[in-house]
Amino acid sequence: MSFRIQPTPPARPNRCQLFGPGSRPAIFEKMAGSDADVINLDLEDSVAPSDKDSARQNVIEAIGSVDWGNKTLSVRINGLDSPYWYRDVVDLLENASERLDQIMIPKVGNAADIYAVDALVTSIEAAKGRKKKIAFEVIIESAAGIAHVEEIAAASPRLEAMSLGAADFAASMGMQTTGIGGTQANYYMHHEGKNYWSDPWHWAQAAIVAACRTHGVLPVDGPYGDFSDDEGFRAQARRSATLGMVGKWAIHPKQVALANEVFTPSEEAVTEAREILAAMEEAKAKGEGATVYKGRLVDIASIKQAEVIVRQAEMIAG
Ligand SMILES: CC(=O)SCCNC(=O)CCNC(=O)[C@H](O)C(C)(C)COP(=O)(O)OP(=O)(O)OC[C@H]1O[C@@H](n2cnc3c(N)ncnc32)[C@H](O)[C@@H]1OP(=O)(O)O
Ligand SMILES: O=CC(=O)O
Ligand SMILES: [Mg+2]
Repeated sequence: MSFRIQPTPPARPNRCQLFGPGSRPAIFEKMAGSDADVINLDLEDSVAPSDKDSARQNVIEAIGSVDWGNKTLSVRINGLDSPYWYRDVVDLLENASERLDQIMIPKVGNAADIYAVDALVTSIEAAKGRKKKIAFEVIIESAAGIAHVEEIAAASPRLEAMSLGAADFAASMGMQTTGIGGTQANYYMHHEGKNYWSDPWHWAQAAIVAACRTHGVLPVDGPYGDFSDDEGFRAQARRSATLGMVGKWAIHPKQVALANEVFTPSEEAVTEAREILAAMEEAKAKGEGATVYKGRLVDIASIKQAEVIVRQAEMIAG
């Protein structure tokens, strides 16, 4: 137990983060017109090295010229191990309009990585008199990132969200797969003639959720590469939602509706949560801390569980 109150993460919908390469400006309007809560314009791994400069210019222009509605608008900069990231930060902060909400920092390995970007951003914001303080989101996608996940979650008050990047994570961990997220055929137990598949992402996801919840950061599941496999996406997203993640990336527009479906609490779940709260109110009036709802125990912890679902639904409804 701790006497410290667990901080609440930013109260914004983050069910789906739609990615698109900064080198493909023709899709920016389509991204803005989508139902994603968050837009990630990418300067990193979906942009070829020869296009880095032009992608940066496309993104800076589109931040000001496209109507992004009330979406959270984020740009994924290049990693700190690249020769591009400082120019991404300088040009974005000096030239992008105040519509820019957030910078996504990929491949973070420790808290000092965030400190470095924070120092640069803070200096440019002051020099340019920017009014809106830029938020950060990070991707945990390396062995170092997951090993230092808690110090990363605590690294800056700018930090609002943290994603698991399954592709780079798998590569960094030396995992034998080229699949991006989801079920891995070789990750199974064998018992009495049958195979039982398990979830190779579970440990990393749970570690991310714990670090995020400790420090008031939104935990998010990253990409699911096979965009022709809707059921595979749903299964991955449902596992993430069950573990406490608030949303998932879409690397193709058809994944947006799937993510919104999974990360919007169903009417049934919200009704049940409200009924539990009502049952606990009745119990409290009788001086009881525990009662029975639909044949099962509910107690004071159940109030907190039910409130998670009701809060999510109310925030999404606006
Ligand atoms: C491991 C990681 O780092 S993941 C994050 C980085 N990766 C990315 O950002 C990749 C994002 N996704 C994409 O670039 C593309 O969706 C691709 C390359 C996967 C597929 O692109 P396409 O071959 O054009 O897909 P497809 O033909 O199915 O597109 C269907 C429609 O959606 C549009 N579209 C494609 N991708 C996107 C997108 N990300 N956002 C919005 N619209 C899109 C297309 O322009 C097309 O529109 P139209 O019907 O008006 O012509
Ligand atoms: O950046 C995302 C990933 O999966 O790698
Ligand atoms: Mg990556």
